[in-house]
Amino acid sequence: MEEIGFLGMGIMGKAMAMNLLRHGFKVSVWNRTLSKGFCDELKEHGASVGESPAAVIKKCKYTIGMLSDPAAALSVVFDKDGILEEICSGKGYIDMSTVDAETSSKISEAVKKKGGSFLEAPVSGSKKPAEDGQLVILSAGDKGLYDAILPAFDVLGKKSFFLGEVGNGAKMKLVVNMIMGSMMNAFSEGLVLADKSGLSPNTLLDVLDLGAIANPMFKMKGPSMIQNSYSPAFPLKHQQKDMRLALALGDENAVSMPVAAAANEAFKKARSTGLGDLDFSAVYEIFKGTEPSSA
Ligand SMILES: NC(=O)C1=CN([C@@H]2O[C@H](COP(=O)(O)OP(=O)(O)OC[C@H]3O[C@@H](n4cnc5c(N)ncnc54)[C@H](OP(=O)(O)O)[C@@H]3O)[C@@H](O)[C@H]2O)C=CC1
Ligand SMILES: O=CCCC(=O)O
Repeated sequence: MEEIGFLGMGIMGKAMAMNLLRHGFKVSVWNRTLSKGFCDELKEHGASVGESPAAVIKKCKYTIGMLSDPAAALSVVFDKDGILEEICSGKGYIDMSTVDAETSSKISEAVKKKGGSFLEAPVSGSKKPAEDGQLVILSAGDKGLYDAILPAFDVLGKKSFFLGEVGNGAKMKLVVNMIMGSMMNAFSEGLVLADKSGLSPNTLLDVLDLGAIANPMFKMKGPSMIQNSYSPAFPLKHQQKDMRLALALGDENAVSMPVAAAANEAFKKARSTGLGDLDFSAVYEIFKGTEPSSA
Protein backbone atom coordinates (compact mmCIF):
# COMPACT_ATOMS: atom_id res chain seq x y z
CA MET A 1 0.00 0.00 0.00
CA GLU A 2 1.02 3.65 -0.49
CA GLU A 3 2.90 5.51 2.27
CA ILE A 4 0.54 6.58 5.05
CA GLY A 5 0.80 9.94 6.81
CA PHE A 6 0.16 10.09 10.56
CA LEU A 7 -0.46 13.34 12.48
CA GLY A 8 -0.36 13.30 16.29
CA MET A 9 2.11 11.10 18.14
CA GLY A 10 0.37 11.01 21.52
CA ILE A 11 -0.41 7.82 23.44
CA MET A 12 -2.64 6.47 20.68
CA GLY A 13 -1.03 7.92 17.56
CA LYS A 14 2.42 6.64 18.43
CA ALA A 15 1.14 3.13 19.20
CA MET A 16 -0.90 3.03 15.99
CA ALA A 17 1.91 4.37 13.77
CA MET A 18 4.31 1.88 15.30
CA ASN A 19 1.86 -0.92 14.60
CA LEU A 20 1.58 0.09 10.93
CA LEU A 21 5.39 0.16 10.67
CA ARG A 22 5.66 -3.30 12.26
CA HIS A 23 3.27 -4.60 9.61
CA GLY A 24 5.38 -3.28 6.74
CA PHE A 25 3.60 0.00 5.96
CA LYS A 26 5.69 3.01 5.04
CA VAL A 27 4.70 5.80 7.43
CA SER A 28 5.44 9.52 7.51
CA VAL A 29 4.71 11.08 10.93
CA TRP A 30 4.29 14.55 12.38
CA ASN A 31 3.78 15.83 15.92
CA ARG A 32 3.23 19.41 17.08
CA THR A 33 5.91 19.07 19.75
CA LEU A 34 8.93 17.50 18.13
CA SER A 35 10.91 17.53 21.36
CA LYS A 36 8.77 14.78 22.92
CA GLY A 37 11.29 12.19 21.79
CA PHE A 38 8.96 10.06 19.71
CA CYS A 39 10.94 10.71 16.52
CA ASP A 40 14.00 8.63 17.25
CA GLU A 41 11.98 5.57 18.23
CA LEU A 42 9.73 5.81 15.19
CA LYS A 43 12.69 6.55 12.90
CA GLU A 44 14.40 3.41 14.21
CA HIS A 45 11.35 1.52 13.00
CA GLY A 46 11.60 3.15 9.57
CA ALA A 47 9.28 6.16 9.81
CA SER A 48 10.11 9.44 8.15
CA VAL A 49 9.27 12.66 9.98
CA GLY A 50 7.41 15.48 8.23
CA GLU A 51 7.84 19.10 9.21
CA SER A 52 4.15 20.08 9.08
CA PRO A 53 0.71 18.56 8.42
CA ALA A 54 0.87 20.13 4.94
CA ALA A 55 4.22 18.45 4.23
CA VAL A 56 2.86 15.05 5.24
CA ILE A 57 -0.28 15.47 3.13
CA LYS A 58 1.85 16.53 0.15
CA LYS A 59 3.92 13.34 0.45
CA CYS A 60 1.16 10.82 1.21
CA LYS A 61 -1.99 9.75 -0.62
CA TYR A 62 -3.69 8.90 2.69
CA THR A 63 -3.11 10.67 6.02
CA ILE A 64 -4.51 9.75 9.45
CA GLY A 65 -4.98 12.23 12.31
CA MET A 66 -5.10 11.27 16.01
CA LEU A 67 -5.37 14.55 17.91
CA SER A 68 -6.49 15.35 21.43
CA ASP A 69 -9.76 17.27 20.96
CA PRO A 70 -11.86 19.40 18.58
CA ALA A 71 -9.52 22.41 18.83
CA ALA A 72 -6.51 20.26 17.91
CA ALA A 73 -8.37 18.45 15.13
CA LEU A 74 -9.40 21.80 13.60
CA SER A 75 -5.97 23.33 14.05
CA VAL A 76 -4.11 20.75 11.94
CA VAL A 77 -6.61 21.29 9.13
CA PHE A 78 -7.20 25.06 9.09
CA ASP A 79 -4.05 26.65 10.55
CA LYS A 80 -0.92 27.72 8.67
CA ASP A 81 0.94 24.74 7.17
CA GLY A 82 -2.21 22.73 7.74
CA ILE A 83 -3.90 20.01 5.74
CA LEU A 84 -5.94 22.37 3.55
CA GLU A 85 -2.77 23.77 2.00
CA GLU A 86 -2.00 20.49 0.23
CA ILE A 87 -5.12 18.30 0.19
CA CYS A 88 -6.46 17.84 -3.33
CA SER A 89 -8.18 15.39 -5.61
CA GLY A 90 -6.80 11.86 -5.18
CA LYS A 91 -5.79 12.41 -1.54
CA GLY A 92 -7.70 11.34 1.57
CA TYR A 93 -7.72 12.50 5.19
CA ILE A 94 -8.91 10.14 7.93
CA ASP A 95 -9.51 11.74 11.33
CA MET A 96 -9.45 9.11 14.10
CA SER A 97 -9.58 11.65 16.98
CA THR A 98 -12.61 11.67 19.28
CA VAL A 99 -14.50 14.84 18.40
CA ASP A 100 -18.11 15.97 18.02
CA ALA A 101 -20.09 15.62 14.79
CA GLU A 102 -19.97 19.37 14.14
CA THR A 103 -16.16 19.42 14.16
CA SER A 104 -16.02 16.41 11.89
CA SER A 105 -18.49 17.95 9.44
CA LYS A 106 -16.53 21.20 9.31
CA ILE A 107 -13.37 19.28 8.44
CA SER A 108 -15.18 17.12 5.91
CA GLU A 109 -16.67 20.12 4.09
CA ALA A 110 -13.34 21.95 3.92
CA VAL A 111 -11.43 18.88 2.67
CA LYS A 112 -14.09 18.11 0.05
CA LYS A 113 -14.10 21.75 -1.12
CA LYS A 114 -10.42 21.26 -1.98
CA GLY A 115 -11.23 18.09 -3.93
CA GLY A 116 -9.97 15.65 -1.26
CA SER A 117 -11.93 12.89 0.43
CA PHE A 118 -12.67 12.55 4.15
CA LEU A 119 -13.44 9.79 6.61
CA GLU A 120 -13.98 10.12 10.35
CA ALA A 121 -12.88 7.01 12.19
CA PRO A 122 -12.73 7.34 15.99
CA VAL A 123 -11.82 4.21 17.89
CA SER A 124 -12.87 2.19 20.90
CA GLY A 125 -9.98 0.63 22.78
CA SER A 126 -7.04 2.20 24.52
CA LYS A 127 -3.23 2.10 24.56
CA LYS A 128 -2.83 -1.70 24.74
CA PRO A 129 -5.41 -2.49 22.03
CA ALA A 130 -3.71 0.20 19.90
CA GLU A 131 -0.36 -1.53 20.39
CA ASP A 132 -1.89 -4.93 19.64
CA GLY A 133 -4.03 -3.89 16.65
CA GLN A 134 -7.24 -4.65 18.55
CA LEU A 135 -9.11 -1.36 18.20
CA VAL A 136 -12.77 -1.09 17.16
CA ILE A 137 -12.98 1.45 14.34
CA LEU A 138 -16.16 3.56 13.98
CA SER A 139 -15.90 5.14 10.55
CA ALA A 140 -18.25 7.29 8.50
CA GLY A 141 -17.98 9.53 5.46
CA ASP A 142 -16.47 8.69 2.08
CA LYS A 143 -17.07 4.98 1.38
CA GLY A 144 -14.42 4.91 -1.35
CA LEU A 145 -11.82 6.17 1.13
CA TYR A 146 -13.03 3.61 3.68
CA ASP A 147 -12.49 0.80 1.17
CA ALA A 148 -9.07 2.16 0.22
CA ILE A 149 -7.82 2.47 3.81
CA LEU A 150 -9.21 -0.92 4.97
CA PRO A 151 -5.83 -2.70 4.69
CA ALA A 152 -4.49 -0.24 7.30
CA PHE A 153 -7.65 -0.54 9.45
CA ASP A 154 -7.25 -4.32 9.36
CA VAL A 155 -3.85 -3.87 11.00
CA LEU A 156 -5.01 -1.23 13.51
CA GLY A 157 -8.24 -2.87 14.60
CA LYS A 158 -10.08 -6.13 15.22
CA LYS A 159 -13.29 -4.78 13.64
CA SER A 160 -14.19 -1.82 11.45
CA PHE A 161 -17.70 -0.41 11.13
CA PHE A 162 -18.87 1.86 8.32
CA LEU A 163 -21.73 3.91 9.80
CA GLY A 164 -22.81 6.06 6.84
CA GLU A 165 -22.68 9.84 6.73
CA VAL A 166 -20.07 11.98 8.49
CA GLY A 167 -21.07 12.55 12.12
CA ASN A 168 -22.33 9.04 12.77
CA GLY A 169 -18.87 7.78 13.75
CA ALA A 170 -18.34 10.72 16.11
CA LYS A 171 -21.77 10.25 17.69
CA MET A 172 -21.31 6.49 18.15
CA LYS A 173 -17.95 7.07 19.82
CA LEU A 174 -19.41 9.70 22.19
CA VAL A 175 -22.29 7.41 23.20
CA VAL A 176 -19.83 4.59 23.95
CA ASN A 177 -17.52 6.82 25.99
CA MET A 178 -20.43 8.39 27.85
CA ILE A 179 -21.44 4.89 28.98
CA MET A 180 -17.83 4.03 29.85
CA GLY A 181 -17.32 7.20 31.90
CA SER A 182 -20.58 6.65 33.80
CA MET A 183 -19.58 3.05 34.51
CA MET A 184 -16.20 4.17 35.84
CA ASN A 185 -17.99 6.46 38.29
CA ALA A 186 -20.34 3.73 39.53
CA PHE A 187 -17.38 1.33 39.82
CA SER A 188 -15.40 3.90 41.87
CA GLU A 189 -18.37 4.47 44.19
CA GLY A 190 -18.73 0.73 44.64
CA LEU A 191 -15.05 0.26 45.51
CA VAL A 192 -15.28 3.02 48.14
CA LEU A 193 -18.55 1.64 49.52
CA ALA A 194 -17.05 -1.84 49.84
CA ASP A 195 -13.98 -0.48 51.61
CA LYS A 196 -15.84 1.86 54.00
CA SER A 197 -18.32 -0.82 54.95
CA GLY A 198 -15.59 -3.23 55.95
CA LEU A 199 -15.36 -5.36 52.80
CA SER A 200 -12.24 -6.13 50.80
CA PRO A 201 -12.19 -4.23 47.47
CA ASN A 202 -10.13 -7.11 46.04
CA THR A 203 -12.89 -9.57 46.92
CA LEU A 204 -15.40 -7.21 45.32
CA LEU A 205 -13.36 -7.43 42.09
CA ASP A 206 -13.50 -11.24 42.23
CA VAL A 207 -17.26 -11.20 42.82
CA LEU A 208 -17.89 -8.69 39.99
CA ASP A 209 -15.78 -10.71 37.59
CA LEU A 210 -17.95 -13.81 38.05
CA GLY A 211 -21.31 -12.10 37.57
CA ALA A 212 -23.48 -10.52 34.90
CA ILE A 213 -21.66 -7.17 35.00
CA ALA A 214 -18.17 -8.62 34.52
CA ASN A 215 -16.28 -6.58 31.93
CA PRO A 216 -12.69 -6.03 30.71
CA MET A 217 -12.57 -2.48 32.09
CA PHE A 218 -13.29 -3.47 35.72
CA LYS A 219 -10.92 -6.41 35.38
CA MET A 220 -8.08 -4.35 33.93
CA LYS A 221 -8.40 -1.11 35.90
CA GLY A 222 -9.64 -2.45 39.27
CA PRO A 223 -6.34 -3.86 40.62
CA SER A 224 -4.33 -0.73 39.76
CA MET A 225 -7.04 1.56 41.19
CA ILE A 226 -6.85 -0.32 44.48
CA GLN A 227 -3.07 0.34 44.39
CA ASN A 228 -3.71 4.10 43.74
CA SER A 229 -1.85 3.69 40.45
CA TYR A 230 -3.06 5.70 37.47
CA SER A 231 -0.43 5.54 34.75
CA PRO A 232 -2.28 7.13 31.80
CA ALA A 233 -3.66 4.84 29.10
CA PHE A 234 -6.71 7.05 28.54
CA PRO A 235 -6.04 10.49 30.08
CA LEU A 236 -8.80 11.75 32.38
CA LYS A 237 -8.87 15.14 30.61
CA HIS A 238 -9.91 13.36 27.39
CA GLN A 239 -12.62 11.33 29.15
CA GLN A 240 -14.03 14.57 30.57
CA LYS A 241 -13.95 16.11 27.07
CA ASP A 242 -15.95 13.12 25.81
CA MET A 243 -18.52 13.42 28.63
CA ARG A 244 -18.88 17.12 27.80
CA LEU A 245 -19.36 16.42 24.08
CA ALA A 246 -21.80 13.56 24.79
CA LEU A 247 -23.85 15.82 27.08
CA ALA A 248 -23.96 18.42 24.29
CA LEU A 249 -25.27 15.69 21.95
CA GLY A 250 -27.89 14.95 24.61
CA ASP A 251 -28.84 18.65 24.71
CA GLU A 252 -29.23 18.75 20.94
CA ASN A 253 -31.54 15.75 21.02
CA ALA A 254 -33.40 16.67 24.26
CA VAL A 255 -32.17 13.48 25.93
CA SER A 256 -32.14 13.67 29.72
CA MET A 257 -28.79 12.28 30.98
CA PRO A 258 -28.61 12.71 34.77
CA VAL A 259 -26.17 9.83 35.26
CA ALA A 260 -23.74 11.15 32.65
CA ALA A 261 -24.11 14.70 34.03
CA ALA A 262 -23.13 13.51 37.51
CA ALA A 263 -20.19 11.57 36.09
CA ASN A 264 -19.06 14.65 34.19
CA GLU A 265 -19.06 16.65 37.43
CA ALA A 266 -16.78 14.07 39.05
CA PHE A 267 -14.39 14.16 36.07
CA LYS A 268 -14.41 17.98 36.15
CA LYS A 269 -13.63 17.94 39.85
CA ALA A 270 -10.80 15.47 39.19
CA ARG A 271 -9.38 17.76 36.50
CA SER A 272 -9.61 20.78 38.78
CA THR A 273 -7.60 18.93 41.44
CA GLY A 274 -4.78 18.22 38.98
CA LEU A 275 -5.66 14.67 37.93
CA GLY A 276 -6.28 15.45 34.24
CA ASP A 277 -3.10 13.87 32.89
CA LEU A 278 -3.55 10.64 34.86
CA ASP A 279 -5.62 7.73 33.65
CA PHE A 280 -9.38 8.36 33.75
CA SER A 281 -9.65 5.75 36.52
CA ALA A 282 -8.10 8.40 38.82
CA VAL A 283 -11.64 9.74 39.23
CA TYR A 284 -11.70 7.10 42.02
CA GLU A 285 -9.71 9.59 44.12
CA ILE A 286 -12.67 11.97 44.05
CA PHE A 287 -14.90 9.34 45.61
CA LYS A 288 -12.24 8.39 48.16
CA GLY A 289 -11.83 12.06 49.02
CA THR A 290 -8.02 11.77 48.94
CA GLU A 291 -5.16 12.80 46.69
CA PRO A 292 -3.37 9.99 44.79
CA SER A 293 -0.21 8.80 46.48
CA SER A 294 1.37 7.79 43.15
CA ALA A 295 0.77 8.05 39.44
N1 LIG B 1 -5.80 7.17 25.06
C1 LIG B 1 -6.85 6.43 24.79
O1 LIG B 1 -7.10 5.39 25.42
C2 LIG B 1 -7.80 6.80 23.69
C3 LIG B 1 -7.86 8.07 23.17
N2 LIG B 1 -8.77 8.34 22.17
C4 LIG B 1 -8.84 9.67 21.57
O2 LIG B 1 -7.72 9.77 20.70
C5 LIG B 1 -7.23 11.10 20.68
C6 LIG B 1 -5.76 11.11 21.10
O3 LIG B 1 -5.69 10.56 22.40
P1 LIG B 1 -4.29 10.29 23.13
O4 LIG B 1 -3.30 9.79 22.16
O5 LIG B 1 -4.62 9.50 24.33
O6 LIG B 1 -3.93 11.77 23.57
P2 LIG B 1 -2.54 12.43 23.94
O7 LIG B 1 -2.88 13.53 24.88
O8 LIG B 1 -1.55 11.41 24.37
O9 LIG B 1 -2.04 13.02 22.55
C7 LIG B 1 -2.69 14.11 21.97
C8 LIG B 1 -2.04 14.47 20.65
O10 LIG B 1 -2.70 15.64 20.13
C9 LIG B 1 -1.69 16.62 19.83
N3 LIG B 1 -2.22 17.97 19.96
C10 LIG B 1 -2.86 18.52 21.01
N4 LIG B 1 -3.22 19.78 20.74
C11 LIG B 1 -2.78 20.04 19.48
C12 LIG B 1 -2.87 21.18 18.62
N5 LIG B 1 -3.49 22.30 19.01
N6 LIG B 1 -2.34 21.08 17.39
C13 LIG B 1 -1.72 19.95 16.98
N7 LIG B 1 -1.60 18.84 17.74
C14 LIG B 1 -2.15 18.89 18.98
C15 LIG B 1 -0.58 16.34 20.82
O11 LIG B 1 0.61 16.95 20.39
P3 LIG B 1 1.74 17.42 21.45
O12 LIG B 1 2.56 16.20 21.70
O13 LIG B 1 2.43 18.50 20.76
O14 LIG B 1 0.99 17.88 22.69
C16 LIG B 1 -0.54 14.82 20.77
O15 LIG B 1 0.13 14.38 19.63
C17 LIG B 1 -8.15 11.90 21.60
O16 LIG B 1 -9.17 12.47 20.82
C18 LIG B 1 -8.72 10.83 22.53
O17 LIG B 1 -9.96 11.19 23.08
C19 LIG B 1 -9.58 7.39 21.63
C20 LIG B 1 -9.54 6.11 22.11
C21 LIG B 1 -8.68 5.73 23.20
O1 LIG C 1 -11.65 6.87 24.11
C1 LIG C 1 -11.08 6.04 24.82
C2 LIG C 1 -11.60 4.71 24.96
C3 LIG C 1 -10.82 3.83 25.87
C4 LIG C 1 -11.33 2.43 25.76
O2 LIG C 1 -12.18 2.12 24.91
O3 LIG C 1 -10.81 1.60 26.54
